[in-house]
Amino acid sequence: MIKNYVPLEAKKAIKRFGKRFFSFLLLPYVYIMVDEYESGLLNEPYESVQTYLSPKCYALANTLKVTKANNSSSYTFSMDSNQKITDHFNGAPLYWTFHTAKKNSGNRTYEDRYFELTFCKKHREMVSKFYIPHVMAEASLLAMRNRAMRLYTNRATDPGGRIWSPVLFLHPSTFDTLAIDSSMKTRIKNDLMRFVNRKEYYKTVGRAWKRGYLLYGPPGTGKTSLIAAIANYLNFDIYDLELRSVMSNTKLRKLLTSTSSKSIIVVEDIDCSLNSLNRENKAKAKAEEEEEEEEDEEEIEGERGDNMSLVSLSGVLNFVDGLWSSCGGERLMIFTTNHKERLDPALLRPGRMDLHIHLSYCGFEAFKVLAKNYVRLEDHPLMEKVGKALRDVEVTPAEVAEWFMGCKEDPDLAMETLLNELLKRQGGDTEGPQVGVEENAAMD
Ligand SMILES: Nc1ncnc2c1ncn2[C@@H]1O[C@H](COP(=O)(O)OP(=O)(O)OP(=O)(O)O)[C@@H](O)[C@H]1O
Repeated sequence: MIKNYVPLEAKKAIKRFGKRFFSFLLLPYVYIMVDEYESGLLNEPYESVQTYLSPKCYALANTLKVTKANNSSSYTFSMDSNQKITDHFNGAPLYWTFHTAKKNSGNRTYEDRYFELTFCKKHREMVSKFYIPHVMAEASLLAMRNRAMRLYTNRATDPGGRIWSPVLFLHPSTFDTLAIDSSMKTRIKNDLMRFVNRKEYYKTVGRAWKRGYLLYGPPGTGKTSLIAAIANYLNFDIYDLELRSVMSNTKLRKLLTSTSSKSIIVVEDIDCSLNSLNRENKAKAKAEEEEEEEEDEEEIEGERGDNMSLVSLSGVLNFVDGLWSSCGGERLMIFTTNHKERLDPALLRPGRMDLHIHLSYCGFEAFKVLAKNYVRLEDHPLMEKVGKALRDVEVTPAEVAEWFMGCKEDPDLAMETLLNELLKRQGGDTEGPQVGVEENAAMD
């Protein structure tokens, strides 16, 4: 009867359903959840899975979301909620589903996002030994190819309850546009390359794969521009750590341990942050600390109730180094200050700040880089006079850049304006321009 009356397509569908139903009963499945956040910290495997699935989503999913970072050459596709795609590896089907769920924390509602991987029990070993490492390796290759860098900050309260708020990082500064001495550029670039290529070395000596830079010098000499140039050179994300918004050691530890590998953690104007922190209302800090202690069981004795201070910053960094050394990713920590002499030796020691980079007033070489970038000038009859004046006058690259911006359509006028400004200032402080890189004898 069935053969005679049921159409061929329906028969096929029934057969398919029957096969699936029985295989479901006889071959139980394993489910792996990959959450976006784990105890408030960004879960790195989530990002890797998202990257890995992006090209597959485009080919396989029915409903897609598309995003494109301005500095990325490619589009990123992601599945909509409850969509499922099937991946194949070593002949085994692996099912990925994307889920979202609304959750409440206190009086805040946020969206919980996670991927679910489903596979047949018999592939359990193959998945853990080969498939997961394959996903991670593919994801890091894809990420390197299409990477849109991000700038994270802890300044504003994140609507999603995240401790770091991300935005796209689009700073145009590069080592080519930086107006600093060329020998200094080479020295920094070499140091960075040596650092990123030394994974095995850091592992062998049992230290966190981390390097610390201190950038110091007057305002407007390029400290922020250098950080952006380093991020663009290494293709690293930036975590802009605003210490004034961190009211307890527990919070600071959480922030630092939730940074991802291949990142730069920046603490700008460290002397100002720490001074004003020490003046903060202690009661406020203590109240927040107590609130967090209820949530966070892993508090360390001896640090309770401390307001943030220079010493506790150093202590927290020591603690975090221990965790970083076991998780293996590379991190660069950059501190900036206009007053190096005000910093505590506990922060300046090697291992904490391995390279001290002095950015100072505009020298002739730096000036030529600015002239080339801002008014397309490689040579000019006034160049020599400007060079001479720069030896006697303290002027920051930021000021030179401003003067050039004021007359960028007319290079002759730009040079005249600049020379006039320099001559006006002559006769003041006559200390010449200096720049320098000082190795803090850490990992050599
Ligand atoms: N060395 C430099 N090379 C190229 N541009 C520079 C340099 N220094 C300053 N500038 C220009 O001046 C502006 C301000 O510089 P930047 O913010 O990097 O200085 P800073 O030393 O970080 O200052 P602050 O200490 O006030 O934060 C930048 O937008 C950049 O255009």
